[in-house]
Amino acid sequence: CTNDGYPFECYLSTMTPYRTVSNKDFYKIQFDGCKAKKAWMVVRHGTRNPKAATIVGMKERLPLIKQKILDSSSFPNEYVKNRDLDLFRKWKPSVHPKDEKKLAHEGEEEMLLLAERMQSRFPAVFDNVYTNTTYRFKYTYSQRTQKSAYYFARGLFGKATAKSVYYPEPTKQDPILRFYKLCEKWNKNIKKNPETLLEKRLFENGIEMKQIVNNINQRLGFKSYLTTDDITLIYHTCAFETAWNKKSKSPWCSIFTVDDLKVLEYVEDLKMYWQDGYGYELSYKQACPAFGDMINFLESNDPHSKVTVYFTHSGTLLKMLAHLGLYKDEQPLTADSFSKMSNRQWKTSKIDSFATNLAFLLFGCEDGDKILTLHQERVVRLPSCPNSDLCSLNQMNKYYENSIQSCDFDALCNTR
Ligand SMILES: O=C(O)[C@@H](COP(=O)(O)O)OP(=O)(O)O
Repeated sequence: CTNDGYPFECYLSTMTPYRTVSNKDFYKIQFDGCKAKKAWMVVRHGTRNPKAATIVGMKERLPLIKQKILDSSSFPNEYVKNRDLDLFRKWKPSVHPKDEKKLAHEGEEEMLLLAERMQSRFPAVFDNVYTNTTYRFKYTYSQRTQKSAYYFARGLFGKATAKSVYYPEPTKQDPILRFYKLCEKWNKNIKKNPETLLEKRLFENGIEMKQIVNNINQRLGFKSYLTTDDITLIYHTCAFETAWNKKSKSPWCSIFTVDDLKVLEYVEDLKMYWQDGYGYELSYKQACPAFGDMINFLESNDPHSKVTVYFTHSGTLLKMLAHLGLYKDEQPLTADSFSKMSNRQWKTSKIDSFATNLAFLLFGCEDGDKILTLHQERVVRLPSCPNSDLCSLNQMNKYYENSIQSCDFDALCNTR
């Protein structure tokens, strides 16, 4: 995380703005004896608005809490300072439920800058002249991914051309971009099964959460006015407002210490781990159609098509990361392992921020074709090639043989 001066930005889980994890370098990435030929990318949409229920909480509950804070005689103190009180006085909810999940202005910028940096790193692949044979873009059936695609294209080709880029009609159920919506078994046994979130619930009702709820109430001089749900709502508001505004601080963040945020971040990490990550094998095994699409695209001999970019959601990115074997901790994430897991790899603030992206670059090298993998624009080494940045197609095919050769989505996902 790149903001030491404002550490709140680094613990916002899946609501983390991309600027805290992106790689701002945009030097050309080159390897001796190799030429970049193609790219396949999957991108989570940029910073968005919250879901309607959170917006309603912001509109109905937060004004009451705000008034209670302003009426309290405990402030200013070490946490809520005079400038925070000023911000509270001016604060009012800024989004309407009808705008739920829409792409925010920050999200537009995230896409634009991401595209610009990818183009400067790989100018021979990300051409600044658009043709619908070179580029293949696709987004899911949602405003946030559609707009994300547009701003990404704008970053590559400029405003005028971006308007005429071709996109296929999005489908409500897309077998590659959002494969899990079609996976009956995952929906039934994992997504809709209350047991999936057992560890999350245990942690939410556990000692660490109780302690932060007590501490925050005490810090605010409230006895026990704020409930766990209130704290979660305030955390989400702090996160979204931080993501939306890089220049101004959300007053809601001021009630937290960094240690409180680490606990709240863990709640979200537990949810994503058990729902979309390593918690259950099916969650990540079912990503083989998307993985296969990447291999097919990079292996295909079509001399024209160079770039595929898919604009999609957190659920796809996390399942893909786990499918590859990245960010796998030795121990599973559980309610009672919070303190043991402080250095865990599965940290959604880092691996699943807004605009999270995974890119596979094909390099033609003197000794064969190789793949470079970038996550959040940084080189990552896949388990297929732990000792080198470039991984030969042969090694990839060997290591991920099961996924590539035996991807039977229907057999994996059928409940009958
Ligand atoms: O749509 C959302 O609320 C979540 C979950 O979507 P699914 O995993 O259900 O697709 O993803 P986000 O769009 O924030 O990346």
